[in-house]
Amino acid sequence: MSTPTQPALGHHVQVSGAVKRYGDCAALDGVDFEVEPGQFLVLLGPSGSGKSTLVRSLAGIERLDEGQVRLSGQLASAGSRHLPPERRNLAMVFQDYALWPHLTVLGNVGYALRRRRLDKSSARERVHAALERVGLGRHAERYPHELSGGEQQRVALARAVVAQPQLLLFDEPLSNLDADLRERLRVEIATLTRESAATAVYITHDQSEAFALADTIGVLDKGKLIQLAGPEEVYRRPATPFVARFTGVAGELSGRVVHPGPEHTHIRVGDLVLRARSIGPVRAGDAVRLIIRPAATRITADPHGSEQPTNVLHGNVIDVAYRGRGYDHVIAAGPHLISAVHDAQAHPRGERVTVQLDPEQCLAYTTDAPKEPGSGSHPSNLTTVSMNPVAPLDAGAASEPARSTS
Ligand SMILES: Nc1ncnc2c1ncn2[C@@H]1O[C@H](COP(=O)(O)OP(=O)(O)OP(=O)(O)O)[C@@H](O)[C@H]1O
Repeated sequence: MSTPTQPALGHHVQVSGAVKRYGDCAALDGVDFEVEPGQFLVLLGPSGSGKSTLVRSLAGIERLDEGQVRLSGQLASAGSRHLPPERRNLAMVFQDYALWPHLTVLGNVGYALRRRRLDKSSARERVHAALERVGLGRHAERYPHELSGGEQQRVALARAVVAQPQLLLFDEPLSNLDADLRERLRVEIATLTRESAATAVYITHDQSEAFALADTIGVLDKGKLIQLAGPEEVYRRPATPFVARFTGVAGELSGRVVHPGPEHTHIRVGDLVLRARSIGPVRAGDAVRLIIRPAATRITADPHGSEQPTNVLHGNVIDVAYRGRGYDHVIAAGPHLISAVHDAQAHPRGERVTVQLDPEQCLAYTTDAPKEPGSGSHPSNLTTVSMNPVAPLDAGAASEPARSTS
C-alpha cells in the first residue's frame, strides 16, 4: 500500500480493440496499445485523428462502443462495465486549464485532494509544496482571472500532481501558450511527470513536442494507430509516408526504382538518379514516393570542378527565412520545391545553389502506381513534388556533412 507521501506505482495501461463511433464517424477504429508503469506515451496526430477521444476514453469521460481499457490490470471500460473517472486514480490537464473561476489558486489545487483522507495541515502542506514546485507559491490567494495563461496552466499542473495519481493525461496542454512559454512549460511537464511515478499519456499535433517528451510515440490517423515506437524509430523508420510527413519533411519527389540495394536504393526522378533508404522492400521498376527529411539537405558550393557530384539537386533560392541559428531556404529545383534547407549563412533570393541530399535521410516508399513497361532502365516522367511548410523537427540540424554519395 502506498502512503500519502509516497506515490503509487504508475498505472499499467492496456487498451485493446478500442472503437468509438459518432454516427457514421469512427473516431477510434480498433486501437490497441500498452503503456508500462511510469512511461510517457505521446499520441501524435492531426486534427480529427481521434486523440481527444482516446484520452477521454482512458479518463472515463467517454464510453467505448467496443474494446477494453485496463488500468493496472483492473477492467475500467468494457461493454457495460464503466469505471467512473474518479475511481481511475488519474488526473487530467486540459488545453483551456479548466480551473474553477470562483476558487483561489489554493482552492483549485486543494480541490484535487478532497477525496483523500488527509488532515487539514497535511493537505495544506502538500498543496503549498505543489505550488512551490511550479513556482506559484506567491500567488496562492489569487483567482484564475488574476493569472496569465502560463500561470493558470501551472496551477492546473500542480492540481494534477498534488494527489499523486497513477495516470496523468494531458490534452494539448501547451497549445494556448506562446512559443517561449510552451518550451519552458514542456520541460516542467517532463520533469514533474517523471518525478512523480505516474504513467503519462499526452496528446498533441505538434511533432517537436512529441519527440521532446515521449518515451514512446503513437501516431494516429483517422482513428487508427499507425505506428507505436520510440521517437528515434519513428523518426528513422516512419512506418508510412503519412508518418514521415507528419514528423518533418522538406520535400517530396516521385520516381522509380532503378536499383534496389541493401543499404541504399537508386531511384530515377526525371533525369536524375538519387540514392535513398527504402522503408520496406522495393524492387526494380517500383514506383516510389521519395520523402526528403529536412536534415537530408545541405547547401554546397555550386560545382564547377571536374568531379560530377551525385545526390544533388540544383536550383534557385525562392525564399529565405531567418531562424536564429541560421537561415531556412526554399529552393526551386526544376519542378521540385524543397523547403527548410538550412544553412548558417543566408543565400539571397534568386541565387543558384546546389543542394546535397544525404541518402540516409531520404526515405523511399513504394506507391500503388502502375509500372511502366520495361521499367527499371527507363526514366520516369513522374516528377510531382509537394512542398510542406511544417516547421521541421530538425531544422538547423543540417550542419552535419552529408555522406558521400558516390
Ligand atoms: N461529440 C462528438 N460528436 C460527434 N463527433 C465527434 C464528437 N467528438 C469527436 N467527434 C469526431 O470524432 C473524430 C475524432 O475527434 P477527436 O476530437 O478525438 O480528434 P482529435 O485528434 O482530438 O482532434 P483535435 O486535435 O482537433 O482536437 C472527429 O472526426 C470528430 O469530428
